Amino acid sequence: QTDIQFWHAMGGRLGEVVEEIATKYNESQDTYNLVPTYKGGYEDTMTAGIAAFRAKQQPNIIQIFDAGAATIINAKGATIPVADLMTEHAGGFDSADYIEGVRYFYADSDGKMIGMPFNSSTPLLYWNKDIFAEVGIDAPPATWEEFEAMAPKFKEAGYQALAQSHSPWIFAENFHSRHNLQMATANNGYDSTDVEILYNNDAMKMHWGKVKAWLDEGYYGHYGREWGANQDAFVQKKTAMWMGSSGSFGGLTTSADFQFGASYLPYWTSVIDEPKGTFIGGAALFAMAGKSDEENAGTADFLKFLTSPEMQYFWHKETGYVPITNAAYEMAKADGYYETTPDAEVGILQLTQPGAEWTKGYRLGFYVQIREVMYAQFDNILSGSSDVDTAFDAIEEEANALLKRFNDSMN
Ligand SMILES: O=P(O)(O)OC[C@H](O)CO
Repeated sequence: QTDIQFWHAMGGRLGEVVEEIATKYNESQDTYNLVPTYKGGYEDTMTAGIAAFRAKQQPNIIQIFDAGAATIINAKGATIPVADLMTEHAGGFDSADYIEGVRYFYADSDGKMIGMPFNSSTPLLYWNKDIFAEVGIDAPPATWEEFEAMAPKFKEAGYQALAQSHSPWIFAENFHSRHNLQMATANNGYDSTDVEILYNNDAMKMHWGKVKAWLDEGYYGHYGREWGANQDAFVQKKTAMWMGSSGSFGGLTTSADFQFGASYLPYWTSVIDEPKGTFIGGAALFAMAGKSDEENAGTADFLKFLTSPEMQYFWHKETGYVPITNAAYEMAKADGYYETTPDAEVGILQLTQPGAEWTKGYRLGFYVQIREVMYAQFDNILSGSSDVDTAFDAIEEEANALLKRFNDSMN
């Protein structure tokens, strides 16, 4: 058997499901042996992959998250585009098989898919139906204006209204997509690495001024930047709503001892009348270069297995990540999954809401570091050590310096 090394960033319940998929694959054939290895979070996995590539110790497959897409797609010679790999070793590849949102995010400027979408997500608003019933509200807010009107009721009943994980992803990138706002020059970075950030705009600053006001009023819970700490506040019923990934849906069904629902990302009617879809989140799998034909054939064989409708439907049901192929989505519908579990469809419905000029995604180098800049400045806003204008001036300056450095490294 030929070993195929697969480095991933799926911890907890997600990691268990990856192991189950590996077992199913290994039992389905006896030519290849898939070896999944958890390398820590998304940032750790990406760092480990870069170091391994430099040392010529790279795995066959590596999972890279949305924020790292520009880095790996621009890293010449680091990967084999999956479109080429599958054409050579797996009998062909048709990007039209994939849902529209994922086709563009991990493709090069000519539309060729470089990464294989795997765990595709979108931010959702989760709501505790028991707390909503207790305070006499029957539906989650569709807009931030509605949120502001209902927030005092939760406070009166002793709850925070909202906590939220991953501010850059939800309250910066997807804020722009949902409101159809441009987030960077050069077509959100798709047309060139010579690009500047456009986060320093009135809508974004208005929103962050509101978040700070909600915090001060006791409507918004801020449990630091840790994903889990904010999700835990929801599970522990401190907060009536939590914004996180559709990929948390499966985990919540086991950890929450209350009825919860999933809903669309709220939007400001003061910014847009008809909200747009969100960017695809999560990560893709990249086939690393420098491997033998035999191993590449194994990588292609596993990716074919993984993207089969059956495996995608299994992954979707177990985790909440959206089905990435049209066939898997159709299979879920035909199976009646969304009739028994309608909230499980909210993620893919949000992703397939009408697109517009600025909803396709972004391609920005050193974006992982730009997110770090945002985390720091958002903390400054929430702690009161910076006002919103000062924080966004700093984000603009530091992000543009990083983007310039990335562009210089390309030329
Ligand atoms: O938690 P995930 O996997 O849905 O990913 C969320 C973001 O896209 C990560 O950058």
